[in-house]
Amino acid sequence: MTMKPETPLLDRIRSPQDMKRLSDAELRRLADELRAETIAAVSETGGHLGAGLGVVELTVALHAIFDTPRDKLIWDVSHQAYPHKILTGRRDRMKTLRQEGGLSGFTKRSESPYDPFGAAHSSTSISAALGFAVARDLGGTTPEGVGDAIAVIGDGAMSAGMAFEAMNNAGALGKRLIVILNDNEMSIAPPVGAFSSYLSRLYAGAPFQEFKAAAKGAVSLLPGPFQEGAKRAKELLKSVAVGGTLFEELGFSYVGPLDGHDMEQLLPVLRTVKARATGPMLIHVITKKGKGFAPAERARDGGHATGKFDPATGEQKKAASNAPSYTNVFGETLVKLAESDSRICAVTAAMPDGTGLKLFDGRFPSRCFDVGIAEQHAVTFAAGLAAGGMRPFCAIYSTFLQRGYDQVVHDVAIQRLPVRFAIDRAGLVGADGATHAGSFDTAFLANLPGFVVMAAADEAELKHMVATAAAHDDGPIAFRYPRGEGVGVPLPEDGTPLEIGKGRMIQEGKGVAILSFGTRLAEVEKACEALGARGITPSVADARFAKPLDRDLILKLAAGHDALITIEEGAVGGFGSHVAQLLADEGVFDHGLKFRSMVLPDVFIDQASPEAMYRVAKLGAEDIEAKVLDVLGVTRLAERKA
Ligand SMILES: Cc1ncc(C[n+]2csc(CCOP(=O)(O)OP(=O)(O)O)c2C)c(N)n1
Ligand SMILES: CC(=O)[C@@H](O)[C@H](O)COP(=O)(O)O
Ligand SMILES: [Mg+2]
Repeated sequence: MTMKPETPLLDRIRSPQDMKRLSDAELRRLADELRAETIAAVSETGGHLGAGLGVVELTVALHAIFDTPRDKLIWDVSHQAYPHKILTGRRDRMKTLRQEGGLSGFTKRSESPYDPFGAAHSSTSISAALGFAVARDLGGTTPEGVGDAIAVIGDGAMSAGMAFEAMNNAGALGKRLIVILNDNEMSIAPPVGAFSSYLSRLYAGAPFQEFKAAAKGAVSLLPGPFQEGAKRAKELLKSVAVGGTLFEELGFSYVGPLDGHDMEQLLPVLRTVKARATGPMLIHVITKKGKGFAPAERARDGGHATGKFDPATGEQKKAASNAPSYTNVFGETLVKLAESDSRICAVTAAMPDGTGLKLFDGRFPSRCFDVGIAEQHAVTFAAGLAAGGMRPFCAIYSTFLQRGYDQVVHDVAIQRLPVRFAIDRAGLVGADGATHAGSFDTAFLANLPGFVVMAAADEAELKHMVATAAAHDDGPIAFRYPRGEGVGVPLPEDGTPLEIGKGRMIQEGKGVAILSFGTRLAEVEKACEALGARGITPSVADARFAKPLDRDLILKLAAGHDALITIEEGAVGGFGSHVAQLLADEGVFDHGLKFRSMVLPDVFIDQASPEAMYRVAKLGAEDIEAKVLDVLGVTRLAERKA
């Protein structure tokens, strides 16, 4: 007799409401199916895998017990929210994840009522959850109502200042608020810092077995978990807590540590918390990043992020690369410079791999500092290093540097301290979308007095800029470069320091001049080839510096051409705006110069392939060609003739 295969439980879940009818055993089975579904989905799209696999059981338990979307479930960073998306009505769209027009790789308010708060930068969840809790108590509401506020935050994210600011506030306000600390003892890289060690000690001090027994006791003691008296429930939770934790000192009730993959612990504890919690409560859950997928569990980063892969083997389907990545060129150049300069040191905020500083750390561990997810501290720490006579390189993605902006202004720029900012992921980044686009750094740095701001046009230029920054002791200096591979130009053995504030001519032409800042230069060159076929030969220059501007070069281009076009991969207010200001100040416009500035459009561009994003931004070769034709009046002439 053949057994009829069981219908997958997941097929019955259209929304978390459908989970309310499942038994605990069925919820366990659902978690297994959800894990398999997550792996299958990400194998086809790529994306953040490891963190989601680590919270599969937690996701099921939270949705089974809490009343989302009335209860506000807020995932910190939200790179772990893929299982949550599958359970909240988006299962059939998982194949569109991180693609143009598809699901975001993060939670997004406009995507679903189950995403009450968008994220992608870390450590915001407790603040946002506290905001919901206070709004609820003040009578605020949303279309779904406002019930509990639950923040799920990782151990890496919890170490950031903002998380502590929120706990400080929450502990004092005393509102009912649930924080789940998802401790997988991993950030993207292995976790760092004294707080991380503290969490490990908490975990070591209270083995799961004790908790398991207590949690089981909770189930058998309570016919329905909601029958328990408030005092009794509180005692239960207290009795299994380690006691005297930092969290308790901050005014939170602490429960844990729990095995976050064991539904027998998660379900009764969450039920009791849901039924009885009064003030702020922290539930410490231990999980494993990449849980249940051996290749992810084995990986150094717990399978944090991946391209498409073979779900059977975990083997990644990678495109062949032609040129070194900008990140590697930066890392290798810095190592080389540091070999002959013992004052060079490096700071990363939890991104040693992403910024290329892993290489530096391998070679000079005593001069490399991973400060954890703490961009504000990273910047001021680098300022202190500079004040103390070192030559610090603070390597931060453009988007994350936003978090340290006051420190850039107040601690670095005003004191004219020679911190070198290596700004990776400058410009559009593709699948991570708007939250990770490096759009604003030129605008927010080039307006600071005394700052030098450079953008590399290609990987060889980047080498020169790293050398320029190393040699520049006169004040702060930044160089920006994009995500991904260089353009394949030959690389010099060593970088040569550039003259500060001097650009370079690429091609002499006539009629129109194109002044490029950064890697759009390659597209400018393509556009010029197409324009050449029409008999139009623009002059082309690489500005290299947004600050200080190469006045001589710009004024010469303005004087020698009918039109000047600037182009950059950044928002308005950056390089082009500074050029426009110079031209206006010098009265150049009074003499009839036509001026156009090509910048990122005034919208947040959602996830898509980089090529598609450039199409939206109108910063590709065809757009440059069209701009030239337009400014020269060729397009309008053709339109009139037609
Ligand atoms: C402000 C900020 N800095 C850096 C990052 C990059 N980043 C994304 S996830 C992550 C690690 C987070 O670790 P943890 O909170 O423990 O979550 P896990 O991935 O381990 O589940 C980092 C550093 C970010 N998203 N936001
Ligand atoms: C979630 C997060 O912030 C990081 O994982 C980010 O997605 C990394 O981006 P890169 O892939 O460009 O390093
Ligand atoms: Mg972690």
